[in-house]
Amino acid sequence: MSNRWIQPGDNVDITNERKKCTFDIEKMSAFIHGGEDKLQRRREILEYVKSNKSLGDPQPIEFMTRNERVENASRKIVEMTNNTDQIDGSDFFGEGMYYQALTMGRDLHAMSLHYVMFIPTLQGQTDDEQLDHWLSLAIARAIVGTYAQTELGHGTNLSKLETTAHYDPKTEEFVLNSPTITAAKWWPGALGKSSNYAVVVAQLYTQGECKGPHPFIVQLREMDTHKPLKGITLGDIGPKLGINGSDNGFLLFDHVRIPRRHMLMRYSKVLPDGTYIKPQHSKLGYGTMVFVRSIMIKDQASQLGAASTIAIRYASVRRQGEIIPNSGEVQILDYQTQQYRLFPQLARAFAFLFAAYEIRDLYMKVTEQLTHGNTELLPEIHALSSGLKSVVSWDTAQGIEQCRLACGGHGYSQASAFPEIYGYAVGGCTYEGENIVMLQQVARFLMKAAEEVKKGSANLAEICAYIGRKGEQHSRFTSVDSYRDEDIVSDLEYVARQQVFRAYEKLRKAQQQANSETAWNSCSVELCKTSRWHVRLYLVKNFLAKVSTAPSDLRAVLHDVARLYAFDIITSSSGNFYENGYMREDQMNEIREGVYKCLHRIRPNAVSLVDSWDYDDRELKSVLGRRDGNVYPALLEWAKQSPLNKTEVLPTFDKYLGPMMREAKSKL
Ligand SMILES: CCCCCCCCCCCCCCCCCC(=O)SCCNC(=O)CCNC(=O)[C@H](O)C(C)(C)COP(=O)(O)OP(=O)(O)OC[C@H]1O[C@@H](n2cnc3c(N)ncnc32)[C@H](O)[C@@H]1OP(=O)(O)O
Ligand SMILES: Cc1cc2nc3c(=O)[nH]c(=O)nc-3n(C[C@H](O)[C@H](O)[C@H](O)COP(=O)(O)OP(=O)(O)OC[C@H]3O[C@@H](n4cnc5c(N)ncnc54)[C@H](O)[C@@H]3O)c2cc1C
Repeated sequence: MSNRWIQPGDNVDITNERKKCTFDIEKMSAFIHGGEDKLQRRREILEYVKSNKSLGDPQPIEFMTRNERVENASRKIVEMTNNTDQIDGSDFFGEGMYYQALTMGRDLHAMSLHYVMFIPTLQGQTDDEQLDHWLSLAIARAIVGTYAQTELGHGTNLSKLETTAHYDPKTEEFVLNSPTITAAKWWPGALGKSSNYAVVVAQLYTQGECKGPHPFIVQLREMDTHKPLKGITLGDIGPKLGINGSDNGFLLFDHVRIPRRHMLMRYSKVLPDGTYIKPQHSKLGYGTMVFVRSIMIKDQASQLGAASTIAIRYASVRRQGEIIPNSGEVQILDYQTQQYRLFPQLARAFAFLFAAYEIRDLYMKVTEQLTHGNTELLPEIHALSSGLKSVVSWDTAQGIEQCRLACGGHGYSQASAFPEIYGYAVGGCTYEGENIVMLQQVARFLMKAAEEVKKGSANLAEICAYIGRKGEQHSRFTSVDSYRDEDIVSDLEYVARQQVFRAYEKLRKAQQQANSETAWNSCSVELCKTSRWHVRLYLVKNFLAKVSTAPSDLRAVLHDVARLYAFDIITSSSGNFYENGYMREDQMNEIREGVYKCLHRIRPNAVSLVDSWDYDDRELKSVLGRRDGNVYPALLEWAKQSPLNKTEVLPTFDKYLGPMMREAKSKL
């Protein structure tokens, strides 16, 4: 089988790995990316990005100052969006995200919020007339916008946002105001220096009543000078753990007037006389958050896939220590502990990517239904996107860190790309809803389902149908080789169901002794566990189902990866499976053996599996993970670019260390 990943001059060890591959990598790449046509488009986009020198970085961004990073990112995003004819603009999830990843890397920039939240909010929250006016301006890039919701004092609890929008029927205007310091908008991406417009979420007051948080479109800066408009104070919030090419910002309003029609009125409206028309569903205004939570799953999967690629490729070229004395140093990938550390991360990346496709499809279905005024699927997508977002971003962050540690000292260097990947991805645990908070949103959905089951209703959404099933009292398999996919699912369903009812009963008891909010708080750890099991079950089920749709010659290797994902979950929570004697110790031991078998079977294909994700060096931006495996000379080259090496002797030497040593020597 030909292998496009092998080229002359490559490291011998990585080449040998590639020669061992037992499946067709191109076919696997096509399966991973949704078909041969999609793969072909990726290659064309890559070719274009490589050919356009202006889309590149003049030096590794790790060596740039923050100001240089912001400037470099702004330059590239303008060039990138000058050339959007290179991609199919309607395929944001596929071509859009890939084009941006290749060009912008893991550094958000002046227009990330414009594309990820500002435009989607205009599309989702404006009425037809508003859409006509604003969308064309935003798409043409005549205005650049962000999404300003979070405040210094509140991000999670939206009902307590403090920015106010008082309607004045005399002038048919809203007056935006930040009555306190804690009302300052804080965090919005690209707000500090780049955006001149924002969707601002503020408490709407009309006819003397507060109607809760609503979105408004607000001009922040003068069009020509880019100076803040009167009554507006804004700026950058300073450096962060990651995404330092983005100017996340703060914003305060001092009685700023905007026209009535700057309230986004697709769902809620304020009439000229101040009459308020409420939306069909109270949370329709939260739609953009659902959109971002949905696309985040793919983004997170890509970050974990990249981390796994870097660590697995590096482990194939790094030789250290001997397994059999005097028989030569081995590739560190041969250590079982290394495989145990890395392969589950790759398995997770697959599970998350396949879930991302499902959530994309569900999101499109919900959007379609909403255009006909049907809100039926809203609770389901809210629960699924919130749950996936929480579990996936957490596991991704932990997984990236494992990959970094598995690369030893070189993993600590920014040359590895791990600090960038981690800094970027871990933000996902917080933005778009802090994970623990979002898990509790899922739990509300699950507790309602449990209540339905208790009431004897069989009318549960497919995603939580397992809660109503009776299920087996004991796990049935005898050996791991006879452990079928349906047994795995049924065992996970048992544990998830047990947890649902454990939390439900605890909550019911607590509610008899306290008000419902206090009762909820006293059960919230169990409720979060419930949500996690629900999501893990979904991920495993979806992964196994997806594998069964793979071309037959790819199924065996993918099945090993999917089983590793499931076995890893089961063995790391064995206690849950022993409860009520559901699983026996010998069965758990079989699954443990199953983990080792999967590691052993994946080992020869490990490098080819990560190659199948089709990351180009341009996207990975990692010296350790480079395709050719020639890590050591590349590390030396990378280090030479450090600004500290521009001169042989630093001026500070003559200021501090030099005089110190000279003085010390003169005294000897
Ligand atoms: C150039 C191309 C670029 C390409 C890039 C590609 C890469 C992309 C990667 C991503 C980059 C991202 C950049 C960063 C962006 C970050 C932006 C932000 O953080 S922005 C800031 C993000 N900020 C946050 O995420 C804030 C998080 N906080 C919240 O969302 C809310 O406050 C809350 C949900 C916690 C409670 O809300 P509250 O109003 O107090 O609610 P109550 O307690 O009164 O009632 C709960 C009831 O409501 C229901 N329900 C709730 N939501 C929804 C929904 N969406 N729908 C439906 N239902 C919903 C819920 O089920 C429950 O129902 P029930 O049980 O009663 O029947
Ligand atoms: C990188 C990044 C980019 C961002 N971009 C934007 C943006 O573009 N626009 C924007 O508007 N915002 C943005 N944000 C803000 C982000 O959406 C909020 O930080 C997030 O929603 C969490 O809110 P918080 O900061 O108020 O956290 P808090 O709610 O204060 O969380 C602190 C702790 O309190 C806990 N907690 C809070 N409430 C509860 C509860 N009810 N039950 C149990 N525990 C609770 C949390 O679990 C957490 O452990 C961004 C944030 C980051 C980190």
